[in-house]
Amino acid sequence: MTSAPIAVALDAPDLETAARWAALVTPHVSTVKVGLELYLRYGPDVIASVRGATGVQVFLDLKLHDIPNTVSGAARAVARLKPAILTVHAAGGRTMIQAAVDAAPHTRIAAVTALTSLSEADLERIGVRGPAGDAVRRLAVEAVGAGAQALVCSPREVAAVRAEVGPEIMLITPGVRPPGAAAQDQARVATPERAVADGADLLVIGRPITGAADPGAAAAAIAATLRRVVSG
Ligand SMILES: O=c1ccn([C@@H]2O[C@H](COP(=O)(O)O)[C@@H](O)[C@H]2O)c(=O)[nH]1
Repeated sequence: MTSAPIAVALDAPDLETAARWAALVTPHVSTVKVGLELYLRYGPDVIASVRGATGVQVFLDLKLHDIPNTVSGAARAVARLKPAILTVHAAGGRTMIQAAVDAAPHTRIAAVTALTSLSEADLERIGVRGPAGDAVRRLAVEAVGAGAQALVCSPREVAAVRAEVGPEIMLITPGVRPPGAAAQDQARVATPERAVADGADLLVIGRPITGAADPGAAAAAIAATLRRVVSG
């Protein structure tokens, strides 16, 4: 059985919890994601801990956003950990994204377009006028032009982004919630079924899995749903 295209967000307060979640979900999913909470607390050692013996892909979600020289150095520093994916903010601009791509040639650089926690009203308040989808598409085109091999967007925009950037770019969607699950701090959300049907390649799912009584069973259930969508 092939594992489902899900990156489980290991947003845990301690390494033991993150490693336990990783062990429970890796039979069912392709990827585990390390974000700021774990990386800032434990540093590079966290990668080996969550990778375990299984060789599951590790997605390092640091959302780098700084001047190109600084991002280049940061990307080079983490490239030695061999993450499959590393995030940068698309809003950092072309030169910054290109710097990350050049500094980590064996890692897929994914550009985060507009955070899925931002509603249209939030985006308007920070000066992003018009429908969220328009801004996301603009940022996506810029990022791909700079060499990003993957994009992070909400599942609500994934069909439009796919139409804009074509089939080769990996589209990654956080803001995924199973039917009936609470959105929590996410604003632009959709179900796993919709995300995949609209063209997402990798679904980032955290709390709906890690907050479940049995994270392994929760991951298996969502993986089974995705298999049904894919097999029609
Ligand atoms: O736009 C973005 C970019 C990254 N994230 C990250 O994804 C997970 C989502 O976790 P949930 O518990 O499923 O909400 C989290 O690690 C974020 O840092 C995102 O949500 N939106």
